[in-house]
Amino acid sequence: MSTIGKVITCKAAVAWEAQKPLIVQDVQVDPPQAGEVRIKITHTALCHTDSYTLDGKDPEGLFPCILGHEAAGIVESVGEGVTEVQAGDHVIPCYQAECKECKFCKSGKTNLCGKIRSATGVGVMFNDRKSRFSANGKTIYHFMGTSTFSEYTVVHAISVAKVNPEAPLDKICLLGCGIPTGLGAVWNTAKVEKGSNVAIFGLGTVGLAVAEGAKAAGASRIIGVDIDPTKFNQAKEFGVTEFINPKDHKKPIQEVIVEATDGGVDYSFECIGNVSVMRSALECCHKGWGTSVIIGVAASGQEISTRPFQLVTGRVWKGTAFGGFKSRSGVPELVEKYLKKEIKVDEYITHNLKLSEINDAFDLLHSGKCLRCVLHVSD
Ligand SMILES: NC(=O)C1=CN([C@@H]2O[C@H](COP(=O)(O)OP(=O)(O)OC[C@H]3O[C@@H](n4cnc5c(N)ncnc54)[C@H](O)[C@@H]3O)[C@@H](O)[C@H]2O)C=CC1
Ligand SMILES: N[C@@H](CCC(=O)N[C@@H](CSC=O)C(=O)NCC(=O)O)C(=O)O
Ligand SMILES: [Zn+2]
Ligand SMILES: [Zn+2]
Repeated sequence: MSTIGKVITCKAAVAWEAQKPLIVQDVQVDPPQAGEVRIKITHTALCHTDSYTLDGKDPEGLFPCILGHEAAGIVESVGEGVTEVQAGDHVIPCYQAECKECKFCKSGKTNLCGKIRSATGVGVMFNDRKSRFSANGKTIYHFMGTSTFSEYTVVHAISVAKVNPEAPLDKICLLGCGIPTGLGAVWNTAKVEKGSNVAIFGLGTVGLAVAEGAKAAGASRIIGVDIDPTKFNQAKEFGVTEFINPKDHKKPIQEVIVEATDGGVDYSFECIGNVSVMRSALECCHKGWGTSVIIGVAASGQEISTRPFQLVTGRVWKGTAFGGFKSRSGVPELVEKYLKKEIKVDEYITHNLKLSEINDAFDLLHSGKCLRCVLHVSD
């Protein structure tokens, strides 16, 4: 029986309150309105940003909500005026939209899109500023415009990347966030050149994707910095050439790196979300040209600081969202690269569970033993 135009009742993991386990329960998902797409989510992974919001650290965090933003699925139905995707298409929902019309999209200077951001930041859809999710009549907010911890979700059409149906959805779901972020931070934001020295702070999925991107860009030295030494062996496989554990040194870690690299690295990347490490990452850069890219998401109220002299003397401080990739155009290209074995994806998947086991997946994420856990939602 067709579900087109009807409310769908399905399972979703609802975050009713910050710092509480998710409840996997029935929710009602409204049909897509004009400019919207309803997607059957087949697979979703967990990212540390989901955990950050669930922990109550996100100033934009709203409850109750359906978290999740690293996923893949199949279009169930489309709303009025949607022509770029149709029922049956394989897609990756993107938390950064690409309308191709707004001031941001047309600028050529950024991958950020301004069209629907005011709605996605407050958990609603742009069309009527309302949510498409509810549970027994109670509204449940969207998250990051994606809400993929659900068997069905509704997203804006300008946030949907149509991908090659040959690609396995249980793998390419990872191309919705962490891997593109790390690769793109190197290729699009820093633009690392052959022969560069690079330092990576934090060797989780994002940091390892930075290493993979830096290796592909021809970096000479790729220094991995982590307080967990169990990360080091695995990191070698992604391109890290040497390791530093700040706990093994009495000096500030930036001094250790500056001494080890004849004045500092050409590029550094903060992949943790720790504002004190962000300072170290900037200050380990070479005078005159070293560039540091902030990737990690810091908690509400946290601020970065350094001596302005660090910037006066030529270091550059930058940040990146989704690695600077324009979502709808960039994600299908990354899927093709994966199919041609030009980028890793399978190697980042350390665990597979079901949607009903989502709280165990969060525990794994916090254990430090998990890169990405893929939840099999409906396959
Ligand atoms: N800007 C963006 O577009 C995106 C940002 N993120 C953010 O990137 C960050 C990293 O994400 P994941 O790799 O998934 O996280 P993760 O938690 O898997 O990795 C963090 C790593 O940092 C290490 N670490 C923790 N404290 C440290 C310290 N003081 N010094 C050195 N190492 C330390 C941990 O041992 C771990 O290996 C998170 O803040 C996440 O929210 C994630 C995706 C996109
Ligand atoms: N909501 C937070 C900031 C969260 C944040 O920085 N998100 C990143 C993506 S993290 C993915 O895992 C991002 O791309 N931000 C750009 C955006 O448009 O949201 C806060 O308010 O501080
Ligand atoms: Zn993420
Ligand atoms: Zn736009």
